[in-house]
Amino acid sequence: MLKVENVDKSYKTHGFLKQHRRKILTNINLECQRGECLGIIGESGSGKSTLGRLLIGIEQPDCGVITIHGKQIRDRKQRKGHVSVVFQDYRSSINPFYSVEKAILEPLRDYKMKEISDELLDRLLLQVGLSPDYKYKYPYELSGGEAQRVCIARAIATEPTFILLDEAISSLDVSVQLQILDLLKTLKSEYNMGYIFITHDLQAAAYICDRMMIFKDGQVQETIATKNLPNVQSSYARKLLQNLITF
Ligand SMILES: Nc1ncnc2c1ncn2[C@@H]1O[C@H](COP(=O)(O)OP(=O)(O)OP(=O)(O)O)[C@@H](O)[C@H]1O
Repeated sequence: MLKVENVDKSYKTHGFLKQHRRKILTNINLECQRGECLGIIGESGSGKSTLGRLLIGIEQPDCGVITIHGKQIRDRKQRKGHVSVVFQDYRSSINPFYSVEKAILEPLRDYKMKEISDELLDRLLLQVGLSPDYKYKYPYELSGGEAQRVCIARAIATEPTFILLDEAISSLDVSVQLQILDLLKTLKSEYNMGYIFITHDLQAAAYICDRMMIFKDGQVQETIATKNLPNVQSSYARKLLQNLITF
């Protein structure tokens, strides 16, 4: 289980005469189980990606604790192999000088896996809907949807227990978005992974998430099961809902 308890985060800002700290996240609490997709929904600047960076341990909270299976996520050894991430910007996520093969196998380089076989690579490619021939391609030869599939293959290569998906479909066109959402759903059940799905797109969240955390100004307004979405209580969540068109 991924667990966040009483987390605050602020950043330094440089004022005219002195430094201040600007609070970005206030008293965040959440839990996500394996096999579950938890959406973090909120408008631009509300702190979603900041929370995402804390969840994968690349930044630390000012206070509070983030654990995975009871172990502190800030400890690299504890999170290694457990948490992967797929970002919005699939193009800059892949080193342009890396072949698809090298990009997908990159997270496995720490593992003593001389035995990383062509078979594993081909399986990963097939699982994300790409033919094994793609391993010889370079990022500039891929469409946006194909590049994001490569990023997803890289994310699942270590068989993580959780994947952070930070606006992972936002740069794709609508039909490709739906294909990627369906792919993510399939992989989630195959690998029994948990997803944290960060988005400002309530429609996409309603399609893939089991629960949603509605986020505003760095604070949780409400957490609700997707099936109960019509019963949201907070006025902000109600406003968001007015824009929802069911798939
Ligand atoms: N490293 C940083 N130093 C200072 N301020 C930061 C830093 N990272 C983020 N911020 C500020 O924190 C606020 C929240 O940013 P964040 O990217 O987390 O929001 P978001 O909800 O993910 O927005 P978007 O949907 O546009 O990506 C913004 O005002 C941003 O300028």
